[in-house]
Amino acid sequence: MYGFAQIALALATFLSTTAASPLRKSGNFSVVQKLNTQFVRSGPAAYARAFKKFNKPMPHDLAVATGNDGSVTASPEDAYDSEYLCPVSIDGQTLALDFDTGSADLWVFSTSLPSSEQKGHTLFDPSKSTNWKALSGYKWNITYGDGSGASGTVGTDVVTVGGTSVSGQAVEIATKVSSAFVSDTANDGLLGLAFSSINTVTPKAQHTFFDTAKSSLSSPVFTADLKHRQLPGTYDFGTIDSSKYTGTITYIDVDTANGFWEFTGSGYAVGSGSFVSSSIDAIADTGTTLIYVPDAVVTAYYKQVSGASYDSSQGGYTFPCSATLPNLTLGIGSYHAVVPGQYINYSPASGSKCFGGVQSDSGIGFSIYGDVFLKSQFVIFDGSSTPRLGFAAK
Ligand SMILES: O=C(c1ccc(-c2ccco2)nc1O)N(Cc1ccccn1)C1CC1
Repeated sequence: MYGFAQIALALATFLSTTAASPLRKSGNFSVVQKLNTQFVRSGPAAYARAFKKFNKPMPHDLAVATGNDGSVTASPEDAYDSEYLCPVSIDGQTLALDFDTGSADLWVFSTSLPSSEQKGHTLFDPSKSTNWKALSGYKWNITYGDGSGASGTVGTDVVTVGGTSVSGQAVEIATKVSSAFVSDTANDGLLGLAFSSINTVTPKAQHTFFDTAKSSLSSPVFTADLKHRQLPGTYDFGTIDSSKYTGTITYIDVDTANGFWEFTGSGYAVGSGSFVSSSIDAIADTGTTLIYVPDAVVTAYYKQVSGASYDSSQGGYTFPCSATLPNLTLGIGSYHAVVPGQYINYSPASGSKCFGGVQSDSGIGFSIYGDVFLKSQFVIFDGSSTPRLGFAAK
């Protein structure tokens, strides 16, 4: 049975061959077609071409099958999900980048680093890129909350994430990186997804990949579906895949003044305890591993964990690895987002003690809902003219 695709393709082929053929005097003509033996047959590709040719939105699974949607895998870097890395290609050179909704610089390990700092990393080499355009005199320098940092020079290139390619994207070349980045050999750089207002490039701040791609996306959104322990998740650009969540999405307003996906949480509950209403100024940060919340929440949580205590030698709360941890519920408006207790056993600390995935936000200035929280939810980062965050169970 001839489907839409076959008809569209036949029509397109027929028009292209007849249009090129001279009309005969008699006013009617026939064209003998010649089979193109070079053409490798692919049904999905033919089907996808028809949708793209007539600018029709492609069914999601066809898009994924033919790499035409902006879906990219987010693989945990280690057994503790300390960060998630995604393949990004820059003019065909593919690196593993940490997608970070808490920062706004796209920077990469490069051949411009001292060789001692290159070891174990995939390096971007601008001299091998045909589309690289250096931005003369432009520099960047960023310091992260854990004290790590990097700096260097800037250019633009073609950047591809999942099925989405953008040209003229600012790519920040590292000429110096801190020791924490050197030793994290799974990580070849960061792709910032916060607001471009906090991009560190001087003399002119540059756009994030999302801001560059936004106008070509069918919807100005990206979603994070991060997974717990060993499983790859996905970041999608331009679509909200309804197969990735259950129930309804709860949206909450975002305050972009600090350049973060910042919102006000509505409170918390520990285990089966009653919900405590309290306004929590928080950011959704895929680049931060743990949950950092006010002391009142941290104290209430570890009060329910026998043997838990603040261990100054570890710099945070630890507890016996054998402990059964209560769930932590964090309020997003009227939606109660539940973080399973086992997600809060982050990693072994020392001896038979384990390190908590919930820690104090004191000294930061706001709370951070990092990966331990985000991987329990399906999260929509809506970059429309009034930015907002969406959360759903999954
Ligand atoms: O690491 C950062 C972070 C990201 C980007 C920038 C920055 C400086 C200039 C532009 O962006 N500065 C940060 O510090 N965390 C997480 C964090 C964790 C712990 C303590 C403080 N913070 C920002 C998202 C909140």
